[in-house]
Amino acid sequence: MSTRVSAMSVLPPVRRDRIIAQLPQCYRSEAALHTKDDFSNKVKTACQEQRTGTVGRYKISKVIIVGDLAVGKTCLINRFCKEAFDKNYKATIGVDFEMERFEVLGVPYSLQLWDTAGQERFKCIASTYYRGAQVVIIVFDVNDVASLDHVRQWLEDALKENDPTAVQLFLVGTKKDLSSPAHFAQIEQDAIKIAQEMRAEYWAVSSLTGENVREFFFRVTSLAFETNVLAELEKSGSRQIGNVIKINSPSNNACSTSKKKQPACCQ
Ligand SMILES: Nc1nc2c(ncn2[C@@H]2O[C@H](COP(=O)(O)OP(=O)(O)OP(=O)(O)O)[C@@H](O)[C@H]2O)c(=O)[nH]1
Repeated sequence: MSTRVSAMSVLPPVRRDRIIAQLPQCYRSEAALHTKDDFSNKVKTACQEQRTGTVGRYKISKVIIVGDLAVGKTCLINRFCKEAFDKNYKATIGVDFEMERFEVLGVPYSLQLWDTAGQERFKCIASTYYRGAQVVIIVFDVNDVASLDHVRQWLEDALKENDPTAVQLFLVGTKKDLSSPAHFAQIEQDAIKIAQEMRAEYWAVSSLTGENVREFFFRVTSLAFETNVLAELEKSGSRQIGNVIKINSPSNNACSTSKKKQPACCQ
């Protein structure tokens, strides 16, 4: 019997509260990446039939979280990953990251969540880690209008290092617990407009109370997963089509149906 133990087999099972069986719904339908009720049938069938390619084996999606200093990026990650909240501000120096393992429709799937520094003096270190992101989360503080004004700049910086057509964008307002209903309604209206322009999905959360935090990350995970599985299906589909063309092309097919010069075996 082989004594080799693969890296996958020594991983503990995915936590029960990281299992996603249904597509989590968006927060506001006016600014959502899509408003479908469930994962697409294509994706569900591929998962059932274990045809998800690299997704489920070694696929890890990179997620970067950017935004002004002290808007609450670290607290957002810590609330989700560690179920913790620290009221004392400690600036992120450069970057930090957390790995989160999920199971989506029975398929293992991981996110690498990169917490980046918002402070100007650490920004150039942080931006070197932007490359290769599948998801960009731009964070602003719902009580700080200037932080919402700056989200376009954060988007521009993040997209310099990534393919804009391949990135999924989220715009997240934090510290909902500190906002009065009237102020919140106004800033949310502005944020939704910006999210629509940026083609981002908009969410508002509180890391202090935990409101919407888990729902938000489950949505990010599910949409990133769905995109990856669809990409894998497309890849395997075009490989199959490529093979069919190769097999059927006259030069490769001794029994071509072409009327011209049929070999004896086909006559
Ligand atoms: N009331 C409340 N305070 C929050 C919330 N999120 C973050 N804070 C506070 O806001 C401050 C900044 O939070 P951080 O998460 O460190 O901010 P950051 O965006 O990571 O900051 P940088 O690392 O400098 O970019 C801290 O004092 C937090 O306790 C929230 O949802 N509600």
